Amino acid sequence: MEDLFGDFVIVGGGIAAVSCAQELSSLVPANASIIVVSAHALVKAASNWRQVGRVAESFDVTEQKATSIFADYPNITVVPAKVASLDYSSKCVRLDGGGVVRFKKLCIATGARPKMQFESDFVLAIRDTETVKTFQRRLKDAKRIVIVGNGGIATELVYGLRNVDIIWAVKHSSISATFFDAGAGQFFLPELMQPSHDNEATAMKRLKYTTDSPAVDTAASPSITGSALGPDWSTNVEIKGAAMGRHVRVVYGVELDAIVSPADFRGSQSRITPLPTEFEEKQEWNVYVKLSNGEIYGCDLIVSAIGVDPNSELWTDGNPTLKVASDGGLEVNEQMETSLSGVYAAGDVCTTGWSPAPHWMQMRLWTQARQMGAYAARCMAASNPMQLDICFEIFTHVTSFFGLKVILLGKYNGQGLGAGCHALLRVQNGEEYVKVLVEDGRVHGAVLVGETDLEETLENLILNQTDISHIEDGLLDPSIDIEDYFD
Ligand SMILES: Cc1cc2nc3c(=O)[nH]c(=O)nc-3n(C[C@H](O)[C@H](O)[C@H](O)COP(=O)(O)OP(=O)(O)OC[C@H]3O[C@@H](n4cnc5c(N)ncnc54)[C@H](O)[C@@H]3O)c2cc1C
Ligand SMILES: NC(=O)C1=CN([C@@H]2O[C@H](COP(=O)(O)OP(=O)(O)OC[C@H]3O[C@@H](n4cnc5c(N)ncnc54)[C@H](OP(=O)(O)O)[C@@H]3O)[C@@H](O)[C@H]2O)C=CC1
Repeated sequence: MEDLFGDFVIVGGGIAAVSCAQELSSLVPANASIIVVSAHALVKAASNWRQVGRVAESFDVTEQKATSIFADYPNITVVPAKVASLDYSSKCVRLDGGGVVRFKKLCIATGARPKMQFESDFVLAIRDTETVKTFQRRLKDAKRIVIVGNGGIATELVYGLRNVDIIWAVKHSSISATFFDAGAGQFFLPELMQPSHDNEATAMKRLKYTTDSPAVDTAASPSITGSALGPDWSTNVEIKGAAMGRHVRVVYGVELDAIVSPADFRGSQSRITPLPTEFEEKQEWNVYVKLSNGEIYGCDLIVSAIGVDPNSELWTDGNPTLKVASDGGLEVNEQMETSLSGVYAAGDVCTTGWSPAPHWMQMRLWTQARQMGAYAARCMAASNPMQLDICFEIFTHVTSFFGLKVILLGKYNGQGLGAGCHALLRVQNGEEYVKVLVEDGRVHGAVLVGETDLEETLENLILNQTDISHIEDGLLDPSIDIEDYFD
């Protein structure tokens, strides 16, 4: 392949790379060349973008061929290839299998991959369409699975799985701790214990998949996944096992201690932990897990959902001055620029290095990937430093869990708030859970589950740090229209 040159080169095919390329295309002169190098022929783009508050947003996601997503962007060229290395002194990226793409400015958006604590044929992780297909195939014959992790993926899986018994091993004393406190965890528990869920009824049908094959054989390059899944993936695909129904046991306060083969288990003096009789039993399971509290369970499959590691090594190899944060992400400044001048990063691969606004924190989420990609584009196109975008003023996350709309705002879990912080609560079993965190007469965070219609007002109260002491008692009273107070 002949050498290519782009004024702007973006590496990745996820939401961060695509939003960066689209935004750049609208900002730079028509004769400026933009090259997107993506290991996967399918890329992800946001569509049907909706403003939920001043900053909060929601959107659908489409996964399509890169060539069709960029069809209306004449200055964007797609190079379907895996980047093998960065040669910063020559200002180029080298491609796997030969070829060089030179750049004036580079944006790295290579995402992240599942963190793996144990490698075994029976341990699966979920990241992209390919890993979901593998999971579906392996799940078909499974009667019991163990899920490790207490964040987004584990929560979606435990809710969405059908016809399989589930042992859910969580590190914390309540479920879904990445997103919810113990009270909200309790609110969701009855949903979790349902024998099955009508996924058809709850599905929002927002994620649209196509079925083209990858540009690069991802099975042969296991370190490269496709773009990460996003909203509602678990309600749009059938995740069904081979058991008669589903039963869930949550084991609190544990991590995975060891994975034991059937032969080793047989040879040991260990005993499996008894389960209620409604759980299906087997003479011998594919694999056994030992939890940190000593409990042992047999299962057919283990899903590890313990977070992600940024795909940054490829970039740091040979570039010792490229700064990496303690979580493995490429550290970026307020201009989304890494420690290498002219090299930017966005999305899951990066870690923000600036002092965050009091109500914002980085989480590796779809919205932040989109916002960072678009903002990185503006920084790359600008001739002077940009003022930090308002999206970094307040953390917002619009999603759904357990079939209910969920909106998280600011320090929604009390992150970093002091002892003087207290919560206002409004709970309607099965329908609505509202928690507002107040300190010094100001709102600092909120968890809104269900159709609460409170998101815009609460987002404004957090952004403006309005004094609510005089109306605090009535703030969540459904008979009072709080918007009237602040108009
Ligand atoms: C199962 C699951 C469900 C999720 N659900 C939600 C949700 O409901 N809401 C939410 O906000 N977030 C969700 N997330 C998180 C969200 O999907 C990610 O934060 C977001 O997609 C990150 O986007 P990204 O563009 O930074 O990275 P990615 O989507 O990981 O994209 C990285 C891209 O880089 C490419 N790439 C990697 N290495 C190379 C290379 N060497 N050369 C060329 N290309 C390369 C990959 O093929 C990929 O296309 C979910 C994640 C998962 C795994
Ligand atoms: N609807 C949504 O918003 C969704 C978002 N996602 C995103 O996708 C990405 C991947 O999801 P996921 O893997 O669930 O990651 P998350 O970061 O959401 O959750 C990881 C969970 O695993 C726990 N954990 C970490 N290490 C261990 C360990 N060794 N043993 C047991 N538990 C451990 C974490 O606890 P602790 O934090 O205390 O270490 C945390 O509860 C994340 O960025 C997530 O935000 C995924 C699905 C849905």
